[in-house]
Amino acid sequence: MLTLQRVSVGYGDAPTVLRDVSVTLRPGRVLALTGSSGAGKTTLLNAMAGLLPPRDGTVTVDGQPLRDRDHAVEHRIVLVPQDNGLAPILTAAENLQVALVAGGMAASEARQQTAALLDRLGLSGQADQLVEELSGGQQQRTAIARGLALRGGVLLADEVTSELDAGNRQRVLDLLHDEARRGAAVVFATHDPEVAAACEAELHLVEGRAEIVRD
Ligand SMILES: Nc1ncnc2c1ncn2[C@@H]1O[C@H](COP(=O)(O)OP(=O)(O)OP(=O)(O)O)[C@@H](O)[C@H]1O
Repeated sequence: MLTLQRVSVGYGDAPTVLRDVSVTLRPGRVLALTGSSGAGKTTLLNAMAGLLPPRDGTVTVDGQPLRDRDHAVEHRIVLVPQDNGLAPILTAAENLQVALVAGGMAASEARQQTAALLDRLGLSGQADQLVEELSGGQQQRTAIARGLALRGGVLLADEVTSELDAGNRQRVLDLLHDEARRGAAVVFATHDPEVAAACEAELHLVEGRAEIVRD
Protein backbone atom coordinates (compact mmCIF):
# COMPACT_ATOMS: atom_id res chain seq x y z
CA MET A 1 0.00 0.00 0.00
CA LEU A 2 1.38 3.41 -1.01
CA THR A 3 0.28 6.42 1.02
CA LEU A 4 1.05 10.12 0.69
CA GLN A 5 0.45 12.27 3.74
CA ARG A 6 0.50 16.04 3.40
CA VAL A 7 3.19 15.82 0.71
CA SER A 8 4.74 18.90 -0.89
CA VAL A 9 6.97 18.50 -3.94
CA GLY A 10 9.16 20.71 -6.11
CA TYR A 11 12.45 20.77 -8.00
CA GLY A 12 15.75 22.21 -6.71
CA ASP A 13 15.34 25.83 -5.66
CA ALA A 14 12.22 26.34 -7.81
CA PRO A 15 8.89 27.13 -6.15
CA THR A 16 6.86 24.22 -4.74
CA VAL A 17 4.75 22.55 -7.49
CA LEU A 18 2.22 20.79 -5.23
CA ARG A 19 1.54 21.16 -1.53
CA ASP A 20 -0.33 19.22 1.10
CA VAL A 21 -1.31 16.22 -1.06
CA SER A 22 -2.80 13.28 0.85
CA VAL A 23 -3.91 10.14 -0.97
CA THR A 24 -3.79 6.37 -0.50
CA LEU A 25 -3.36 4.10 -3.52
CA ARG A 26 -5.67 1.16 -2.97
CA PRO A 27 -5.21 -2.25 -4.58
CA GLY A 28 -7.96 -3.10 -7.05
CA ARG A 29 -8.66 0.46 -8.11
CA VAL A 30 -7.72 2.76 -11.00
CA LEU A 31 -7.15 6.31 -9.79
CA ALA A 32 -7.25 8.96 -12.54
CA LEU A 33 -4.84 11.83 -11.94
CA THR A 34 -6.16 14.85 -13.80
CA GLY A 35 -5.24 18.52 -14.22
CA SER A 36 -4.21 20.86 -16.98
CA SER A 37 -0.77 20.83 -18.60
CA GLY A 38 1.80 21.84 -15.98
CA ALA A 39 -0.55 21.12 -13.05
CA GLY A 40 1.95 18.62 -11.61
CA LYS A 41 0.75 15.15 -12.68
CA THR A 42 4.22 13.92 -13.66
CA THR A 43 5.71 15.55 -10.58
CA LEU A 44 3.30 13.68 -8.29
CA LEU A 45 3.90 10.38 -10.09
CA ASN A 46 7.66 10.93 -9.69
CA ALA A 47 7.17 11.36 -5.94
CA MET A 48 5.09 8.14 -5.84
CA ALA A 49 7.79 6.35 -7.85
CA GLY A 50 10.59 7.32 -5.45
CA LEU A 51 12.26 9.60 -8.02
CA LEU A 52 11.53 12.89 -6.27
CA PRO A 53 11.81 13.15 -2.48
CA PRO A 54 9.04 15.21 -0.88
CA ARG A 55 9.95 18.64 0.51
CA ASP A 56 7.44 18.11 3.24
CA GLY A 57 5.13 15.33 4.37
CA THR A 58 5.69 11.59 3.90
CA VAL A 59 5.40 8.96 1.19
CA THR A 60 5.14 5.51 2.78
CA VAL A 61 5.11 2.08 1.20
CA ASP A 62 3.79 -0.77 3.32
CA GLY A 63 4.26 1.46 6.35
CA GLN A 64 7.91 2.41 5.65
CA PRO A 65 9.09 5.80 4.38
CA LEU A 66 9.87 5.48 0.66
CA ARG A 67 13.61 6.12 0.32
CA ASP A 68 14.35 6.25 -3.39
CA ARG A 69 13.66 4.59 -6.73
CA ASP A 70 15.49 1.36 -5.81
CA HIS A 71 13.35 1.04 -2.70
CA ALA A 72 10.23 1.61 -4.82
CA VAL A 73 11.33 -1.11 -7.27
CA GLU A 74 11.85 -3.52 -4.34
CA HIS A 75 8.23 -2.82 -3.40
CA ARG A 76 7.07 -3.46 -6.98
CA ILE A 77 6.17 0.13 -7.82
CA VAL A 78 6.22 0.22 -11.63
CA LEU A 79 6.39 3.50 -13.57
CA VAL A 80 5.50 3.88 -17.25
CA PRO A 81 6.91 7.36 -17.89
CA GLN A 82 5.50 9.92 -20.29
CA ASP A 83 8.53 9.62 -22.61
CA ASN A 84 8.11 5.79 -22.52
CA GLY A 85 11.55 5.03 -21.01
CA LEU A 86 12.31 2.30 -23.57
CA ALA A 87 15.78 1.47 -24.88
CA PRO A 88 15.55 2.76 -28.50
CA ILE A 89 18.22 0.49 -29.97
CA LEU A 90 16.64 -2.71 -28.64
CA THR A 91 13.64 -4.32 -30.28
CA ALA A 92 10.18 -4.13 -28.73
CA ALA A 93 10.49 -7.76 -27.57
CA GLU A 94 14.00 -7.25 -26.18
CA ASN A 95 12.78 -4.31 -24.09
CA LEU A 96 10.30 -6.61 -22.34
CA GLN A 97 12.62 -9.62 -22.10
CA VAL A 98 15.46 -7.62 -20.55
CA ALA A 99 13.10 -6.25 -17.88
CA LEU A 100 11.68 -9.70 -17.11
CA VAL A 101 15.05 -11.47 -16.96
CA ALA A 102 16.44 -8.66 -14.76
CA GLY A 103 13.53 -9.38 -12.42
CA GLY A 104 14.64 -13.02 -12.12
CA MET A 105 12.53 -14.78 -14.77
CA ALA A 106 14.03 -17.62 -16.86
CA ALA A 107 14.76 -16.60 -20.46
CA SER A 108 12.30 -19.10 -22.02
CA GLU A 109 9.46 -17.95 -19.73
CA ALA A 110 10.37 -14.30 -20.45
CA ARG A 111 10.10 -14.98 -24.21
CA GLN A 112 6.66 -16.55 -23.77
CA GLN A 113 5.36 -13.75 -21.55
CA THR A 114 6.73 -11.15 -23.96
CA ALA A 115 5.00 -12.70 -26.96
CA ALA A 116 1.69 -12.94 -25.07
CA LEU A 117 1.83 -9.32 -23.88
CA LEU A 118 2.85 -7.84 -27.21
CA ASP A 119 -0.06 -9.76 -28.72
CA ARG A 120 -2.48 -8.26 -26.16
CA LEU A 121 -1.29 -4.80 -27.20
CA GLY A 122 -1.67 -5.61 -30.91
CA LEU A 123 2.11 -5.54 -31.46
CA SER A 124 2.93 -9.09 -32.56
CA GLY A 125 4.01 -7.76 -35.95
CA GLN A 126 6.41 -5.26 -34.32
CA ALA A 127 8.12 -7.62 -31.82
CA ASP A 128 11.42 -7.71 -33.72
CA GLN A 129 11.49 -4.07 -34.81
CA LEU A 130 13.82 -1.60 -33.11
CA VAL A 131 11.94 0.76 -30.81
CA GLU A 132 13.44 3.76 -32.60
CA GLU A 133 11.76 2.53 -35.80
CA LEU A 134 8.30 2.27 -34.22
CA SER A 135 5.63 4.97 -34.42
CA GLY A 136 4.94 7.06 -31.31
CA GLY A 137 1.78 5.10 -30.57
CA GLN A 138 3.53 1.75 -31.06
CA GLN A 139 6.26 2.88 -28.65
CA GLN A 140 3.61 3.89 -26.14
CA ARG A 141 1.97 0.47 -26.39
CA THR A 142 5.37 -1.26 -26.03
CA ALA A 143 6.01 0.75 -22.84
CA ILE A 144 2.60 -0.30 -21.48
CA ALA A 145 3.35 -3.92 -22.37
CA ARG A 146 6.61 -3.69 -20.43
CA GLY A 147 4.84 -2.05 -17.48
CA LEU A 148 2.23 -4.82 -17.43
CA ALA A 149 4.91 -7.52 -17.79
CA LEU A 150 6.44 -6.41 -14.50
CA ARG A 151 3.18 -7.22 -12.65
CA GLY A 152 3.62 -4.47 -10.08
CA GLY A 153 1.76 -3.99 -6.86
CA VAL A 154 1.47 -0.37 -7.97
CA LEU A 155 1.36 0.71 -11.63
CA LEU A 156 1.95 4.41 -12.32
CA ALA A 157 1.04 5.27 -15.93
CA ASP A 158 1.90 8.79 -17.13
CA GLU A 159 -0.32 9.90 -20.06
CA VAL A 160 0.17 6.58 -21.77
CA THR A 161 -2.70 6.95 -24.22
CA SER A 162 -1.84 10.41 -25.58
CA GLU A 163 -0.65 9.11 -28.98
CA LEU A 164 -3.19 6.32 -29.46
CA ASP A 165 -6.19 6.06 -31.77
CA ALA A 166 -9.58 5.41 -30.18
CA GLY A 167 -9.40 1.61 -30.54
CA ASN A 168 -5.95 1.30 -28.98
CA ARG A 169 -6.79 3.81 -26.27
CA GLN A 170 -9.73 1.64 -25.22
CA ARG A 171 -7.56 -1.47 -25.38
CA VAL A 172 -5.00 0.11 -23.02
CA LEU A 173 -7.71 1.35 -20.64
CA ASP A 174 -9.21 -2.13 -20.51
CA LEU A 175 -5.79 -3.58 -19.71
CA LEU A 176 -5.24 -1.02 -16.91
CA HIS A 177 -8.59 -1.98 -15.42
CA ASP A 178 -7.61 -5.68 -15.73
CA GLU A 179 -4.43 -4.85 -13.82
CA ALA A 180 -6.52 -3.36 -11.02
CA ARG A 181 -8.75 -6.47 -11.01
CA ARG A 182 -5.57 -8.57 -10.67
CA GLY A 183 -4.96 -6.62 -7.45
CA ALA A 184 -2.67 -3.76 -8.47
CA ALA A 185 -3.20 -0.16 -7.40
CA VAL A 186 -3.20 1.73 -10.72
CA VAL A 187 -2.68 5.47 -11.15
CA PHE A 188 -3.33 6.90 -14.59
CA ALA A 189 -2.43 10.51 -15.38
CA THR A 190 -4.64 11.89 -18.14
CA HIS A 191 -5.91 15.10 -19.74
CA ASP A 192 -8.96 13.29 -21.07
CA PRO A 193 -12.15 13.83 -19.01
CA GLU A 194 -13.92 10.84 -20.64
CA VAL A 195 -11.09 8.52 -19.68
CA ALA A 196 -11.03 9.93 -16.15
CA ALA A 197 -14.78 9.44 -15.80
CA ALA A 198 -14.31 5.71 -16.51
CA CYS A 199 -11.96 5.32 -13.51
CA GLU A 200 -13.19 4.39 -10.03
CA ALA A 201 -11.49 7.35 -8.38
CA GLU A 202 -10.13 10.72 -9.45
CA LEU A 203 -7.62 13.14 -7.96
CA HIS A 204 -7.64 16.55 -9.67
CA LEU A 205 -4.64 18.86 -9.47
CA VAL A 206 -5.27 22.59 -9.61
CA GLU A 207 -3.27 25.60 -8.44
CA GLY A 208 -0.75 23.51 -6.56
CA ARG A 209 -3.33 21.50 -4.64
CA ALA A 210 -4.99 18.10 -5.06
CA GLU A 211 -8.76 17.73 -4.81
CA ILE A 212 -10.37 14.33 -4.48
CA VAL A 213 -13.17 14.28 -7.08
CA ARG A 214 -14.23 10.64 -6.46
CA ASP A 215 -12.88 8.19 -3.90
N1 LIG B 1 12.84 18.91 -13.84
C1 LIG B 1 12.15 20.02 -13.54
N2 LIG B 1 12.76 21.09 -12.99
C2 LIG B 1 12.08 22.21 -12.64
N3 LIG B 1 10.74 22.35 -12.82
C3 LIG B 1 10.09 21.33 -13.35
C4 LIG B 1 10.74 20.11 -13.75
N4 LIG B 1 9.80 19.26 -14.25
C5 LIG B 1 8.63 19.92 -14.18
N5 LIG B 1 8.80 21.14 -13.64
C6 LIG B 1 7.73 22.13 -13.40
O1 LIG B 1 6.77 21.53 -12.54
C7 LIG B 1 5.46 21.93 -12.92
C8 LIG B 1 4.58 20.71 -13.13
O2 LIG B 1 5.06 19.97 -14.24
P1 LIG B 1 4.55 18.51 -14.56
O3 LIG B 1 5.40 17.99 -15.69
O4 LIG B 1 4.51 17.71 -13.31
O5 LIG B 1 3.06 18.80 -15.06
P2 LIG B 1 2.03 17.85 -15.80
O6 LIG B 1 0.70 18.05 -15.13
O7 LIG B 1 2.55 16.45 -15.84
O8 LIG B 1 1.99 18.47 -17.26
P3 LIG B 1 1.71 17.80 -18.70
O9 LIG B 1 0.26 17.39 -18.68
O10 LIG B 1 2.00 18.91 -19.66
O11 LIG B 1 2.64 16.62 -18.85
C9 LIG B 1 5.60 22.81 -14.17
O12 LIG B 1 5.52 24.17 -13.76
C10 LIG B 1 7.00 22.48 -14.67
O13 LIG B 1 7.56 23.60 -15.28
